[in-house]
Amino acid sequence: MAKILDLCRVETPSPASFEDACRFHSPWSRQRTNYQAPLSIALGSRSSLSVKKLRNKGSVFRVRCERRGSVDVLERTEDEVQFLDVASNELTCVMKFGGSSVASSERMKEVAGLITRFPKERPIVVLSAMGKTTNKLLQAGEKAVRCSVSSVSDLEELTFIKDLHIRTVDELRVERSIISKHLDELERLLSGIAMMKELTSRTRDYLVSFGECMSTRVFAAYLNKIGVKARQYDAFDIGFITTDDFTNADILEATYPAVAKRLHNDWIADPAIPIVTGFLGKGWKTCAVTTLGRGGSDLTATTIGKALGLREIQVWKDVDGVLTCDPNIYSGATPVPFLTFDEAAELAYFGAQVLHPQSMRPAREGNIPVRVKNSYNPEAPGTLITRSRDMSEAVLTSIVLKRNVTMLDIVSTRMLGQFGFLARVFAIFEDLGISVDVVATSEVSISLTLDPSKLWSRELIQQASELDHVVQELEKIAVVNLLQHRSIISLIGNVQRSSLILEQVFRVLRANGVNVQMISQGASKVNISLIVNDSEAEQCVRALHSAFFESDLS
Ligand SMILES: Nc1ncnc2c1ncn2[C@@H]1O[C@H](COP(=O)(O)OP(=O)(O)O)[C@@H](O)[C@H]1O
Ligand SMILES: N[C@@H](CC(=O)OP(=O)(O)O)C(=O)O
Repeated sequence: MAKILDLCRVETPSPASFEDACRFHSPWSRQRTNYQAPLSIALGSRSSLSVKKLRNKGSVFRVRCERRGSVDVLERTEDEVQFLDVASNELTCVMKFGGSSVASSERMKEVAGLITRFPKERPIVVLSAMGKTTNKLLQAGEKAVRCSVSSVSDLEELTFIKDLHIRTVDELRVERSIISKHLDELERLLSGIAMMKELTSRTRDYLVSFGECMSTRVFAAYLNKIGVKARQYDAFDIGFITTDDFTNADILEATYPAVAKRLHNDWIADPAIPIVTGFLGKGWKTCAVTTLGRGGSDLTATTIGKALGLREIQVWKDVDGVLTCDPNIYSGATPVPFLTFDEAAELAYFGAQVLHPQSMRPAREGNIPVRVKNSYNPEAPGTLITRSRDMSEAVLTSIVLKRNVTMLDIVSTRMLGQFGFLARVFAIFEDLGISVDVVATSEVSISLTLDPSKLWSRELIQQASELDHVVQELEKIAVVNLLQHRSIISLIGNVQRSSLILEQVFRVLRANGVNVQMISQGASKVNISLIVNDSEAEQCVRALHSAFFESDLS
């Protein structure tokens, strides 16, 4: 049965010009959603459409579609049409697609289908680099430092990136010129790295930015080719202002009004779906390209959502939502239907790769729901993340593992009852600019773990001397024991029921012969963290998953 799903944006009651002004969706049109193109294109040759203002019925608009004898009629009052017209002026949601969702031309076609499948949405699309492009760019940079300028063109990672992007534009039948300048510049940059024998974190950010700059150009060109008007944006050109912490930059407040103004004004002046590079920004002092940390496109999406006060932020992945644990550790992990911003933030911070650690902040501040969906399985309901949810039945939501954590046991050399010990310890970390993850204290001792991502970004882990420096400073006031190769297992859930959770945890760990080396209950009241040896961690997660999610806990 032919069916008209919507009629909106009627600018004139005159039937002659009416057709060009209608925006509508029909399941049998060749291009499922038609953004203000003439309806004759959208319908294809074997359909007929008529649009009328029925004067004898007051101000009622009627659209009648006919195809092979099957007819559908939709009527709207003038008020309804005007309401839809006003609403159609606004962008409605963000749709972010990660690398796995845009890994090939086939995937890009499916993503285009997903975008046009929701005719009432006017999305802002945020894209990551295609597939594993970011990793390949980083590897190419590392190799370029060690190779001669003349052999840069033979680097297998460069060849891989070139082949992937050229194959994609060819298969999508868009112009190669869309990316050829970037590919040439990428090769020149790698030659520069080979010449200088140096890869600074600033250059590294510029290097990886090629991934997102190319994926967005290819995708925008493809949308335009299939008749869906789109406009490409580099985030660093539209107001994403960050700190100058290359490889791990923070978004600055000035970003919100700047991005909102640019995207909104362009949309009003000439509506076209914005296709924005994820992950990238511009350092406020250096004006150089920065990146938001690995997986940073999620943060780009939530920042845009908050900037424009949109209705929803959709984060499309290759899994059916946030799962009860990392599916790479346990394949029986199942989707979590609802989460609060606090739960999702803890989960991301404590290592669940599925969301960027900082990405919940803008969504929480703007109170904008985040929906995690699977681009490979769009029918799956996914995970909805909101400010609050019904916790009456909740015990545990998800189990997260953070590996390769460094732990410090710090025992005061002074006597019991001395004050200021904690303050002195944390002053040392502040001076060294190192952030701490999990803390447990008594009056004379502190156990804590160091945030591995911050350590990595500062390259402290490779420079063992830096870690020794931390220990030397602490040894001025305490006896210090440095313990490496530890894991944090974070239990995200309803900490109001911590006795029930801990009873179960200790029963499981005892049965598995695992000794917990430190335990901490976060102030956020959604997280209990346990520290165990790296070698025992995965086995613990599997055992805990089976106890909490595969048996009746009540
Ligand atoms: N708790 C979890 N729930 C869902 N996915 C998880 C979880 N922990 C780790 N992952 C991993 O995160 C991946 C999705 O995140 P990511 O690779 O960053 O997606 P994208 O590149 O599409 O943005 C999944 O394929 C899965 O392997
Ligand atoms: N391409 C970047 C940014 C990103 O967010 O990627 P993804 O959405 O595929 O995790 C990275 O690999 O880190």
